[in-house]
Amino acid sequence: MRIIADENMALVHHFFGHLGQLECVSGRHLHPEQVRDADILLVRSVTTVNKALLDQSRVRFVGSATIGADHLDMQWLNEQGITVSTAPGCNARSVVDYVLTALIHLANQYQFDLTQRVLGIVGLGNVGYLLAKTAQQMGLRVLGCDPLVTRTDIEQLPLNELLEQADIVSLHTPLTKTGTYPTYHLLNAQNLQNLKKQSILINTGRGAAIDNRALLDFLTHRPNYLQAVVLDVWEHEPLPNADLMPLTTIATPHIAGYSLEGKWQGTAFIYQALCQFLQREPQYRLADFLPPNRQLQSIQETGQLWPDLHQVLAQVYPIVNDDTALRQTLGLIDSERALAFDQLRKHYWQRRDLTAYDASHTLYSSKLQTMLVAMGLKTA
Ligand SMILES: NC(=O)c1ccc[n+]([C@@H]2O[C@H](COP(=O)([O-])OP(=O)(O)OC[C@H]3O[C@@H](n4cnc5c(N)ncnc54)[C@H](O)[C@@H]3O)[C@@H](O)[C@H]2O)c1
Ligand SMILES: O=C(O)[C@H](O)[C@H](O)COP(=O)(O)O
Repeated sequence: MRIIADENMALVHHFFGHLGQLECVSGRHLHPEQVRDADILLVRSVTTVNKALLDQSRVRFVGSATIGADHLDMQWLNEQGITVSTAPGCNARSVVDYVLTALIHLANQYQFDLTQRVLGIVGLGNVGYLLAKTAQQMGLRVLGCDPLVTRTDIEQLPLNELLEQADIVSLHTPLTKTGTYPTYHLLNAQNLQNLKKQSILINTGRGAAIDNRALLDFLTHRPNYLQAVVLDVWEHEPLPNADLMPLTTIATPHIAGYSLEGKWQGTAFIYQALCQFLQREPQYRLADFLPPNRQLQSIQETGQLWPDLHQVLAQVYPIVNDDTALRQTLGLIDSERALAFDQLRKHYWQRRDLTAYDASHTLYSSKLQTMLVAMGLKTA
């Protein structure tokens, strides 16, 4: 059995090596000839899997170690009887850590009390709902917008009302171009105007959920209207708009879900699905590979919650380093800049989920401890 896998899939040899002849390739540049004699295809979000790629191949199982599925032509794959598995929720915790770390970074930078801000979440699925519950536990008021699900414990509003009322708008929808509620350019030249003055806009869903050109125009013509813009995902990756990036406050190369747990769970998820498809007993579980939890260190507390929390989180995820690395690519010519975007993703550092940290032996004030527990940290 021949298995073709994206070379950037974490632990791919560990999990899949025993199932067949495994060949790792560049997912971004995968050609039909490379998959012609393959039985199994394992991808990440950068490979478009459709008729053009698989028409001549004998692939009968496609696994994508991702939450998002907009790179898979599900209708065509279903029509061909090809089994498809994605990894729902695999890196939801990682994305929530990213959003909260970004917000705590901004609360420290602009000296505001995050718990006094209203968080508006667009898309209440695995990521959005986990973010909502975590933020509520931290003391924020949460509004949600999701025409496809009802969450009884979250106040849900139509999109325009949410944009008008929320101090922070965070996008967590899939990218869809069809259906009753398409998300392509969900935020656009018309409704960006509805965002509240001095609000914060965050996108960790898919780049094209925001019309990036419209956002660029909006930020250019109303320079101080928003307090901050945080973009992890961009239209036309791997080449983000070079004029838009300088107008953002935090800019990262689509790595919100790139914690070690997020990536490894994605692989483990499709390994289980493939074993089931092949009717083989799985030989490995994620727990066989996960490194031990880490211990958080004490800090010199100032007594001010947000600067103190920011100090603690700097041990887990110094988000500003990811931002700096991406901004450094701005001087490059386009072809090199696109390569650099992918290289930053390929060689991403080993970030752990906050839930992999233990503070049971660390002396923090109870205010700080309460916030960290709400964010999933282990304590005694
Ligand atoms: N930046 C990253 O690294 C990263 C990591 C993980 C996921 N993602 C992206 O985030 C998306 C969301 O992840 P998830 O696990 O929560 O997915 P999910 O499928 O569990 O939830 C998506 C939610 O969006 C809702 N939705 C769909 N159309 C909508 C619309 N027009 N308006 C409002 N809500 C709408 C759905 O009803 C669903 O509840 C993924 O599809 C993926 O594209 C990005
Ligand atoms: O959809 C997802 O799970 C995320 O966007 C994921 O982190 C994308 O990473 P990639 O597959 O591009 O490596």
